[in-house]
Amino acid sequence: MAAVSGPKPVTHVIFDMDGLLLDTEKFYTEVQEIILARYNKTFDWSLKAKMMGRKAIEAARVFVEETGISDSLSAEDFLVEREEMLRKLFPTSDLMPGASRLIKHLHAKGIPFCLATGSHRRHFELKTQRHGELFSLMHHFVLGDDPEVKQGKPSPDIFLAAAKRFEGGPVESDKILVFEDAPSGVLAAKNAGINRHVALATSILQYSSLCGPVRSSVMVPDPQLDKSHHATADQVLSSLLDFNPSDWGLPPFEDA
Ligand SMILES: O=P(O)(O)OC[C@H](O)CO
Ligand SMILES: [Mg+2]
Repeated sequence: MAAVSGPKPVTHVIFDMDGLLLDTEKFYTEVQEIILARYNKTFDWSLKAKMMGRKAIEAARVFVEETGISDSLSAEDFLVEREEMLRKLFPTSDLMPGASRLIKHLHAKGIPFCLATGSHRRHFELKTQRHGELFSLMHHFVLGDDPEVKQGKPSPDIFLAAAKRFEGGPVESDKILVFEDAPSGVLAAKNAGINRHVALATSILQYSSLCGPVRSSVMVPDPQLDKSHHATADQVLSSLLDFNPSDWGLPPFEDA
């Protein structure tokens, strides 16, 4: 029988931002519903699933093409149109449940963590302006308009850059845990090698590693997202409040 070696404990964490730490996905939904209504079309979660997590221009192309309005509205004009509405909404961004508790816990325990968001800098600043103290605990940020992020999620670029910029990086893939809410983000983690494949075979847990830099992802999806998107993630939670650090070899919560 092949030797079974357990996974290494997680030592570093990468957080997504929109829809994971911040309750901002609802703003995109609201604005896109308004724009589509002008064309007598409705915005649904199958389209949402294809857009979320991506860089702005990449999501915009999906939006105008999938809805069949690209002859009337270009991706670039769509971005201009939604910008004014988003700019008013982003400064009101709230934290998702459990985000503050988890970030403060990892910081208190000396676990290095960073942010990897498809949001570009201007939006990042608007969204985080009420949460500066919490976000200042991140070791570093990789934003959607970072020069190293040639392509947005599901390309692995953003997670490869994030893994590289930790102290003493690049950190090995099998020591990194990624938190995501979006199908494109979970796929990006997988494409970066961050997926820890867990298979139940002959009543033992076997872990097979992929080559590449990172291997584990925890997905905290919106309940409206189709469950077929859950399959790529290593763990799916309803809320960050349900996260158990011990599952990943991380120090337990003091209040657990
Ligand atoms: O989910 P994030 O943080 O990568 O952000 C991506 C877009 O800005 C919103 O879907
Ligand atoms: Mg997200």
